[in-house]
Amino acid sequence: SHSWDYSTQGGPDKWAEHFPIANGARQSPINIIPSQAQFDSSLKPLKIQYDPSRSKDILNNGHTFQVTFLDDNDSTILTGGPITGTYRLKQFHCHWGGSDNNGSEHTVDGVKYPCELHLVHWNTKYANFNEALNKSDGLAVIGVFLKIGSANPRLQKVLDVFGAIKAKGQQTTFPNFDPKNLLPASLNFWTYEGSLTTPPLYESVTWIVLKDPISVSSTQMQQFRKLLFTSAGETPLCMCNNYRPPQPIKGRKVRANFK
Ligand SMILES: CN[C@@H]1CN(c2cccc(OC)c2)S(=O)(=O)c2sc(S(N)(=O)=O)cc21
Ligand SMILES: [Zn+2]
Repeated sequence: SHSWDYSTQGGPDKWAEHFPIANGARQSPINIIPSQAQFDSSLKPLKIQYDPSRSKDILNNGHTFQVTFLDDNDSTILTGGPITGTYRLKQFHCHWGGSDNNGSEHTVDGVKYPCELHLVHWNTKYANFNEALNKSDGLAVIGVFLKIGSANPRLQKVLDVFGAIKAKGQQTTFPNFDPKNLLPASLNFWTYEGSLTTPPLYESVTWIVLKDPISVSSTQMQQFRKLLFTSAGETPLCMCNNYRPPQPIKGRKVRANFK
């Protein structure tokens, strides 16, 4: 698959050259305008059941860090909310900025957060993650904003292993991590039909963006920015600004499960 990045030469404005769906009708992220979101009382509460023993490893894939989960049973699942059926957690990762003033992919009334966490789940009506990847109801991603405040001790568990995955392609085991500890107290959410925010930009994601952020300290954000886009031995490039900006809403409705 064609290599892409977040630079001027190969970044979001150029992705349409090799991934024409970049100009599609349900692209992500978007700017969320709370006053225009429709309260939908038929939305069920989100049901998140994660088994920490299913966390496997953490990888620097050259675009972000990714914590991958064993997904060969229904022990780590998402149900309820806007989705029907059962979706299994495959991986989580983040997007962040070069400073504390930018970094999130979704924005709220134009406000950018310094970081956004994505928990990627796939629909078990399909045989596996790769089958689900390009189906219109294939994926459900929970987006969580990170806001500058007190240091987040649960997040620190992830940051503490970044030394082992500084360069692209490096990975290390990451057992017994419960991503439920990375969620805010309230599971109030906005939801809309969108896409992967990275190539191949498949329009296969039901987005579930939590309204309340979790905290991260400025010092912790500096640790994210010590990761590298580049492989060991190459001229080091700081892994930051690995976010796609908001895309045209193109008539889509954003629903809320709260007033
Ligand atoms: C590089 N893209 C990320 C990794 N993925 C991936 C892995 C294998 C194959 C593939 O396409 C062929 C995609 S993914 O589907 O888990 C997701 S979801 C997602 S986001 N920002 O929309 O939540 C980014 C990525
Ligand atoms: Zn993402």
